[in-house]
Amino acid sequence: MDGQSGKTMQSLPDTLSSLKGFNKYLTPGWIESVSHILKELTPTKPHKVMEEDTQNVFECHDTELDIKVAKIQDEMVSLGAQLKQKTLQKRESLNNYLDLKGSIRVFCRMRPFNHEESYSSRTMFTLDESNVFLKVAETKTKQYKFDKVFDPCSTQGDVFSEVEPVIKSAIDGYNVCIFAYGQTGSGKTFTMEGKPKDLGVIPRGIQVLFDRASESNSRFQLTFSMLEIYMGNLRDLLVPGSKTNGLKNVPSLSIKTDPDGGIEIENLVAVTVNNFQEVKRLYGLGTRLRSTASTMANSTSSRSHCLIRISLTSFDAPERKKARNKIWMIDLGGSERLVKTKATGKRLKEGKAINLSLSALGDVIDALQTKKPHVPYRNSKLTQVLRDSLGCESKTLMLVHIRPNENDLCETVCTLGFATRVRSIRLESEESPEVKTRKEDFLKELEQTVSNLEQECDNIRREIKKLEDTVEHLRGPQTSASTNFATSHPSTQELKIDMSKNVRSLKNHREVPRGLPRFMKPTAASQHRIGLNNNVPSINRMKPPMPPKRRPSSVYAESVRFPVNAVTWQSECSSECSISMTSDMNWTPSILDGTECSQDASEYEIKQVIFSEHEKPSQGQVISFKEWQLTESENMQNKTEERSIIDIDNWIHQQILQSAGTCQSKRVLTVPHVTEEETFNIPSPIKIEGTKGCKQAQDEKSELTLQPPPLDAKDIKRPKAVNHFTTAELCSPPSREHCSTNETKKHMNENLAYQGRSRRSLQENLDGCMLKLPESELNTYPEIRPQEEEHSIGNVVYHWRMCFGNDLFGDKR
Ligand SMILES: Nc1ncnc2c1ncn2[C@@H]1O[C@H](COP(=O)(O)OP(=O)(O)OP(=O)(O)O)[C@@H](O)[C@H]1O
Repeated sequence: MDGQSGKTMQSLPDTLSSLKGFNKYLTPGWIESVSHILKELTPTKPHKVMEEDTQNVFECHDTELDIKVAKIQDEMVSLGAQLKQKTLQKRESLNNYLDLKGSIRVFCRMRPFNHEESYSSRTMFTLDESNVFLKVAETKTKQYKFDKVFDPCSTQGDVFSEVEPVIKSAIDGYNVCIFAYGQTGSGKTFTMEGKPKDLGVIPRGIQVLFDRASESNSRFQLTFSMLEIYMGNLRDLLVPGSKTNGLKNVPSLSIKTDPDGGIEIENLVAVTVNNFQEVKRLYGLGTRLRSTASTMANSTSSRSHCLIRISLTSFDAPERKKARNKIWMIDLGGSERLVKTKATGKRLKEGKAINLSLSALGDVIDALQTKKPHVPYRNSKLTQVLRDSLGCESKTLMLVHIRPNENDLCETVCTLGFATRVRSIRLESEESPEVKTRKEDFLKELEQTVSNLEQECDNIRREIKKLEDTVEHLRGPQTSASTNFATSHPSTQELKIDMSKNVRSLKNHREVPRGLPRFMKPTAASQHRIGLNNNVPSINRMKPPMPPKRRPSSVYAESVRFPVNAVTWQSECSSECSISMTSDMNWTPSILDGTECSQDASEYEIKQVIFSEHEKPSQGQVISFKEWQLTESENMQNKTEERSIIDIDNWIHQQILQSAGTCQSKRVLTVPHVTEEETFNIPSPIKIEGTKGCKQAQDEKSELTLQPPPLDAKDIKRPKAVNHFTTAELCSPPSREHCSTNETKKHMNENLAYQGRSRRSLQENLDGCMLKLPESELNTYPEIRPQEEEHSIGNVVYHWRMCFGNDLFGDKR
């Protein structure tokens, strides 16, 4: 070593010391590499001295840095507390605002004249902000009042701005229900779905939910489900086979009530969604399976009620009303006078079914509005499904649609009459002008408060983010990550993984999901103060003690079937004949109208959830808030365990599996990520965890690990310009040899609770689970005419079909 390097070496410790002043910019990694260089070079000072110097720098660095970081973290905790408080205030203000406006609100929208109408038609209506006036005679008008009226010139944006507060309250943990009601062709689908360049309430609302969830400091899991109520039956629109007889054993959807009055639809597919694009694809799939037909009134008339459900779950947002809630967005079937539509055969039956259920809906809302002691929920499937989302503590919005022309006067009057009934209790004529003005002022005040609080929350979030960045800057990326102060919302992907991990870890290790928002966890300083062991990662320190897990829920469903006389039933209930038919009914051609028609209407099924005595809360029991929180958290875990979170690459595989096994539990699935151009890779094994009440569990060989067939990837190249799932995705056949029993054996005992279900071998079911679109449907949609391929596994031939579809929420690709 020459003199120069010796000099350098001599000055290095000094340099290190001089850097003390800059230690906030030094990362431990940097210091480590410097000390490593020092060790490598021949020291002019003894090693020990140099190490001491380096150590000093480290110590100084650590101490000062820790103090600084601790300060920032304290600040973040206090900001976190402020944010929580503001969020609570905002929730309350928004809720007061909505309550004052009415928890059941009715808007009216009149669509513009269409091309056919515009030349010959004239209207008899005049509108203002909240009234529709009908001219009944030269000097006489009839007035219909609404919470808001949208004239034919109003835009989708205008409508959505009024709907948005209700959607926001879903983020606050309220159940929400938004309906589009009106005569066929009056613009319900236009309002709810919209057009590619003019999106409606559903896409806009879903976007808002994602935005709000990501802005929030809590973690959310959103799942998407889509079903239709067709002629009094529930059909899962995300399960292609439920409409056709291609899949004979599609599990039936049945309505269950939990002890809190919550409604769950057993077997309804719920797909975990991470972003708007995923919802769009699922919506596309569901819409294609929806029952529509050409009628005299509308060439693409909806022949059923279409229900979209977004379920929201957040385990770490105690300020929310409920940890798990849902928002329904419903495009109701067209209310129509059957005389006018001149419907016959099947169309007539469809029309009757729609009218009956709409009338039942009117009865329910009327009973809720007038606070009648009995609310006739049971009179239709529609009201049974929506039982926990209508009325108390939930927000309901009905968008009533009317056509502008004189020819539709009768229907319009019926629609307006229905709306008036729905809105009955709040007829503003009862309010004096003074009260009205005061109310309006208060509403404005509340609106301003909500907007200010939203602004304040945003500012706090930004401040927390800034502080978080500072910590990261001070400590370097690795260390700051371990501080666990990520206040920005984790990607939903992360959440999804996290939540499914939670479920699994709950199963395996009985851990509590994180009960506190991350920024509420103790800072390094507060950890010192309360004497927590520094060696324990902070993430584990704040976990509350895990209460002993309850043994597997003793909830079971009893299924009772008995024949009913349809006539008696109808006469007993003023509304829709609520006959439940299982979805594995056969859709056979009807002689009358030559189209598909359900059979077996003579069976009436009651499903009731029965809870063992020890699970019922004892009357008048008083528990502390802390205990309540623990119990709530425990309940949620148990409920989560009952859900089956399924980790799959191609969730549609699940449909085949489910159809084969007739799983009797709720299904939460994930959407596969498939990009436009990419080759459709052979999916990885499907793993199903804890499907409660699975029939497979009763079968001897039923391990629910599926693998795709040993096909060549080139065989299943994804066609271009596909926006929906291709049928290839839908039809990936499972390989029989991979089905065994390990996973589901655990649930055998639970299955015993299910009564009256026949056993069927998985093998037999797999043989029958060919997934095909019916020919009739393919003829209706020539553009989705599939390319068919055949692959055989053993004796079974699987059909693969690829088809092309349009983008539902917009841009055709
Ligand atoms: N506000 C509007 N602005 C422009 N066009 C509209 C509007 N509302 C409806 N339309 C058009 O009117 C036609 C019928 O509307 P839509 O299909 O939404 O009716 P609908 O009530 O859903 O009917 P159905 O009950 O039979 O399904 C569509 O072509 C739609 O684009």
